[in-house]
Amino acid sequence: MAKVLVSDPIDEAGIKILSQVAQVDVKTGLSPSELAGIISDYDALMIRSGTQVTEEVIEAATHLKIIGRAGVGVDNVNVPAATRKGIVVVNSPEGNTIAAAEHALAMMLSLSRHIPDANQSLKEGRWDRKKFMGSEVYKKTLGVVGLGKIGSHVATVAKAMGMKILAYDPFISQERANQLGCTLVDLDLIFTESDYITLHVPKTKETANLINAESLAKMKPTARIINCSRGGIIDEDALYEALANEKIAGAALDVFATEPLGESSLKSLGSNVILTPHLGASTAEAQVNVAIDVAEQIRDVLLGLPARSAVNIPGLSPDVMEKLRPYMRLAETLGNLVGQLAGDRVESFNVTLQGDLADNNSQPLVVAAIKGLLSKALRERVNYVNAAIEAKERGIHITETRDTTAKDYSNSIYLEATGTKGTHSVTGALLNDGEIRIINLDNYPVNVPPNNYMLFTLHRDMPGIIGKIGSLLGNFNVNIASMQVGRKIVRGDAVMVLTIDDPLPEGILGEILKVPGVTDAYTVTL
Ligand SMILES: NC(=O)C1=CN([C@@H]2O[C@H](COP(=O)(O)OP(=O)(O)OC[C@H]3O[C@@H](n4cnc5c(N)ncnc54)[C@H](O)[C@@H]3O)[C@@H](O)[C@H]2O)C=CC1
Ligand SMILES: O=C(O)CCC(=O)C(=O)O
Repeated sequence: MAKVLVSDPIDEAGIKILSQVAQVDVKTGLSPSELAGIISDYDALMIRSGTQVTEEVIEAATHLKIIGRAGVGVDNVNVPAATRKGIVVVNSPEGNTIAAAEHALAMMLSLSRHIPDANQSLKEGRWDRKKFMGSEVYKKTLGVVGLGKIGSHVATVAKAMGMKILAYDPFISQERANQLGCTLVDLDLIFTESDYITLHVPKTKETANLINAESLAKMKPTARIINCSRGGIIDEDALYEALANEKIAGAALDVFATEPLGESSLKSLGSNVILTPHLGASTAEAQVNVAIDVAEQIRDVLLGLPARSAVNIPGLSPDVMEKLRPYMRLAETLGNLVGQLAGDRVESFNVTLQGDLADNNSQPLVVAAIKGLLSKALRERVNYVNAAIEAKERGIHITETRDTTAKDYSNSIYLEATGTKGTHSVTGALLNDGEIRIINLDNYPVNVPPNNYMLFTLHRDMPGIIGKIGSLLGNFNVNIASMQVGRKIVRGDAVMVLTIDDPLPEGILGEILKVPGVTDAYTVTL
């Protein structure tokens, strides 16, 4: 039975789903080296933001197939290392959207009305109605940085409260911003015009320290900033300086450069700062959503099914995947075949998807073809997750072509590879019953099913040549299962494809090459 390690607190609903297909161990609070020490026992790992899945952990993960992040941000997972190792990383892109957006809105209102400090003061025995004079958000300007799922919900609710919304997101269309009633502006205008700024971007090279001494200096003295996205997007030292010197009016932070937040000058500030311990996703509803979403994906991957929200392979809906599945097998088989024909050190590989396969949903077929191409060299080390990266690391130049015109078959895949044995090509299609047919080889029309052992010859189409090759194989006790000749013109160049029952014995290729008229011969094992 498969084994799943759950290394952060996850709702019971997720554990129940995992238990249907695996033994589930819950061990929380592990350091990266403790995790690295036990991870080789597990097929799947389910985490929230508390676990750091470092390169060291991934190195040690000899059986791991999937890492499931019960939440959005995967910045606590070394995704490139997981990808290189062929480990799928999945998340729950929408399960906690509302929770995080509502937390940001709660932070904004709490800052405006000093709710945390007023509550504290009253509980300490005071009734201070003067000290906690607030300000309204109505008619104020909210600058939203990152107009994705969470940012959009914040903008929608803030708009309903009568706020004017400015937004900065270089990847969002004007049309989407208009739908949300936001004005798209550049970042400088967000800084100079906003009364409140709320951050909803992922942590990337571009967003690290996006809010720094320079940007803080541009803000109004009455501005308040809210960060419920990721720590490290605000330079905490610069923020402390700006707050302590009243350059801005307030800040509410749910996330920190280092978590848990240890010693920090921010803790010494007064009611102008609200700090929460990464609670954005901490609602009962969100935790059920993300636990179910991610546990279902782990269950599916352990059962050999695709994941719907993989961050390192294209995610596909189950019905699209159902349609593509037989073609994945076709693409992989053809990739394996053409890879062996082209020989070692493949430099270039072209994948042409023809007919209905030429639509945008068929990207996984390209990956499957690359996986097939590399399978001789990498065996089980190559999979759908790491195939493209392995090809890139080997310097193979991959090109993709899409051709909507159906040829003899409504859907077919053409592959061409160049390696130490020159340039070779193969085209394949599926019959109605799903059986694979090789329909073209090195531009010669053929019609053969692939077989474990295959022999190909290039020769002059002339009387007697097929008989000679047949007798040679007979002399070596090789049983021929099928034989096909493909030629473009009578007595011109031709290709012969033989499927045979056993591996070709040593020495026979040399004998075949001695047959007059044979120009090349090679074997393939699928
Ligand atoms: N505090 C918490 O507990 C939670 C935090 N989060 C964090 O919130 C953030 C946003 O999450 P979602 O809205 O679900 O993600 P999303 O992917 O839907 O939206 C992110 C938006 O940021 C934009 N963006 C990317 N780079 C940008 C840049 N350099 N400048 C401006 N915009 C940029 C993208 O175009 C996208 O529209 C993530 O970092 C996520 O990890 C999410 C859930 C809970
Ligand atoms: O797991 C959590 O509570 C944090 C959620 C979060 O930060 C995210 O989903 O990106």
